[in-house]
Amino acid sequence: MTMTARKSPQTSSIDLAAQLNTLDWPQITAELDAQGCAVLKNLLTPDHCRAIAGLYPDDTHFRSRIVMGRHGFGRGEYKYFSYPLPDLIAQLRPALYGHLQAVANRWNEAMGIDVGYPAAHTAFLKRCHDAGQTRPTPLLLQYEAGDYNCLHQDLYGEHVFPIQVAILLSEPGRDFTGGEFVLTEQRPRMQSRAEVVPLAQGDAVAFAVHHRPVQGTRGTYRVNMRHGVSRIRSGQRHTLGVIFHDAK
Ligand SMILES: O=C(O)CCC(=O)C(=O)O
Ligand SMILES: [Fe+2]
Repeated sequence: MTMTARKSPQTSSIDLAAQLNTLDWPQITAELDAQGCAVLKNLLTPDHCRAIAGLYPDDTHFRSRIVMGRHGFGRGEYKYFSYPLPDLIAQLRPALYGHLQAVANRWNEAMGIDVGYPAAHTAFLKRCHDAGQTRPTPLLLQYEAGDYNCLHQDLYGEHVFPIQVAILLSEPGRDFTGGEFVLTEQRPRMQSRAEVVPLAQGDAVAFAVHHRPVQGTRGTYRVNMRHGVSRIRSGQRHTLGVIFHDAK
């Protein structure tokens, strides 16, 4: 399996890395710690968003297509990219990982999970691949009016990076209505809490995949997170999902 990047859609790695560096990472980290999610404003330009969403019909980019209704996942569909990933996604994935890896290590320490994450995404992917998790997980989702994504967790094997990123490629109010990104947090022996994350086109949300630590009065406890999308009321909505572990 080759990991060389494909050349479309075109983007400069310097631009993307520079764009990531302009984000307020101390603020993003603080929000991840406090809420289990954080918005990364204007991660992609509208041109990048259109270019990525425009890949959906071209099956040469993908390893599989999932019709959500067939699996009880909701309504709508998505496709997993194949390796080599399109250039922009191949750059985005390790760059985001680099900014999130310290948070992931801190979370695991706080939860007493004896797993650390190496500084480089390639090193973490090698761990996944050595354990048989070799299939790429970045995905493109497509929803039409009436579609929705049930609350779920993107776990694909033993190796899990505890934070993932979803990027809204469509413009709310213009391309679609409804279709809000939703997170729920299940607390031990308590009722669940929901959070709706407002996103504009090109914004990303970083959020907990499965568990995250919460600081309580009597120490740290673990909460169980799920994410999904409320019903699309009209139009079409595309999302790019960036998951850092690969799949079995
Ligand atoms: O469409 C969305 O906003 C959610 C996508 C999703 O479930 C994911 O990226 O894992
Ligand atoms: Fe998901």
